[in-house]
Amino acid sequence: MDEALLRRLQLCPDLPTLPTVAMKVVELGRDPEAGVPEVAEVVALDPALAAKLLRIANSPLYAQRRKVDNLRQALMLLGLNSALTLALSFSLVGAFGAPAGSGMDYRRYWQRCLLCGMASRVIGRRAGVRRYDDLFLAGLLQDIGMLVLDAVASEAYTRVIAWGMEHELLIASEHEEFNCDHAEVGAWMLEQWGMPDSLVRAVRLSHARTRDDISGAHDEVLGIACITLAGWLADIWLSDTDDPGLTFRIGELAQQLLGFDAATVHELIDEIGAQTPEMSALFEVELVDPQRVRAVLDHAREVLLVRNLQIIHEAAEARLQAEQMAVRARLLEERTRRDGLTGAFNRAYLEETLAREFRLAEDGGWPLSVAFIDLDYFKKVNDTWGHQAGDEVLREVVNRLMSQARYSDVVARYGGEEFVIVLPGIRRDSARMMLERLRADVANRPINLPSGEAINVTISVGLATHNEGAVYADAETLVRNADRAVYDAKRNGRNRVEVYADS
Ligand SMILES: Nc1nc2c(ncn2[C@@H]2O[C@H](COP(=O)(O)OP(=O)(O)OP(=O)(O)O)[C@@H](O)[C@H]2O)c(=O)[nH]1
Repeated sequence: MDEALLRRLQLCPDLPTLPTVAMKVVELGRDPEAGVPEVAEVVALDPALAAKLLRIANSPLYAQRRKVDNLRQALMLLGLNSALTLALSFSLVGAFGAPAGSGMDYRRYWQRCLLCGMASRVIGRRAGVRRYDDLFLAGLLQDIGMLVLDAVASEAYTRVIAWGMEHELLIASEHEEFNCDHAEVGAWMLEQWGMPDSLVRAVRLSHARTRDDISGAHDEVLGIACITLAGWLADIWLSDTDDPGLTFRIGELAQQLLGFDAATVHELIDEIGAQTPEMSALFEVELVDPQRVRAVLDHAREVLLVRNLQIIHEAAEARLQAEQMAVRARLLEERTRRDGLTGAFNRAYLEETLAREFRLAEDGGWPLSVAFIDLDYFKKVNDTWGHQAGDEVLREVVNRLMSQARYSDVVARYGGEEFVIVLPGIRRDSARMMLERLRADVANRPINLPSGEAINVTISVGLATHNEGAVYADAETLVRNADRAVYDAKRNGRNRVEVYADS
């Protein structure tokens, strides 16, 4: 803590002091020998306190099956530790009045403290904290530093509060004014009061934002995470208007600190809302306007559950759209490579592929076969059956070429009724066999036209292979030689495969 502030605190005559009963309760808490009779004796000094303990032991919050009608039974049923915690809480709430010149709203302050205490206990039980009842006091006292700062420097603290009671803002302006925040000051005050170390630590760390900010044993870390979240939840109940930003932030923090999902946070808010009337009566502090309970719950449901689903839905939509756009982009790119009529690759893509495969074959020293395919007497098909029938024949021939080719082979339309197949890494003999199969497939199966007629067509095929016997200068020469072999096929009677004969 800042040295100057510490000195000021040490010298301040007006620091909040513990009420007598509270001091005795703290002492009892430290005494391992203290049992029910000793605690009952202290509590009995304050009849109002005794009545409250009896009432709480019979309240649904501590759900007992039996009716409890004397203080000793109440202490036993609550458990000594919880009873001490509650006794302390009862004697503290409202015990410190506003100093002269204070600008702080003390009623609101205690409302928030009580809500924090309740929320800490509710969250702690849900999170599986073993002694979750103890969290009530830690939650209740987490902002005690605000009272201390207000007592020691009312004027400055009034300036701080003028910025607003919204907690994040408050912490930031405290740092500006005092070089520390009320969590540190509160922890110091609790130390002076002789409160247990665990409580001091919980208050000191109550402004943690993630689990990593909190160190300690598992149960302690869990407890502090609950108290931290409780502070935020208390604000939901106190703000006059529904702030979706705050509710959303709570959802995020609950996830980060305790791994709670939106539905769990909503249930917690519901549970806190249900407990407020009982707590208001016990502590004689009106916590929340009953009408507001419904409104807060409805708002939380909308933000945490409905909007959460909406966001998940929107994210899924966005992902789907991105995927669809990527698919569309791929399709468009593919389309720029394809021939519109037949679906074979177009001439531009063929040139590109030939140049690339020729280079790769050069580098790798493997064969590159190229087949040139020309439909026989195609003019006659057009003349006899019409241009549309001719188109259909071209499409069907390409289908057959593609179904015979392998995935790595490129079937392209060279122009008109001429096609080229690039066969990377395929030796001449294998290429010839494959082309022979292809030729037979076209020749042996008539092509059915949509009109119902069937046409017999044949193809003439020329093959040239680079890096096998012959080595060609470039891809153009390779294609030209395959084309020359087609001439041979035509000359030799069509419906044939001819291999370019090297001189
Ligand atoms: N239906 C249709 N016909 C086309 C297309 N492109 C070119 N052709 C026709 O294909 C025919 C090619 O005829 P030719 O070059 O004389 O050769 P052929 O009749 O196949 O005779 P050979 O090659 O000697 O067996 C022409 O009639 C062109 O009009 C096209 O996209 N669709």
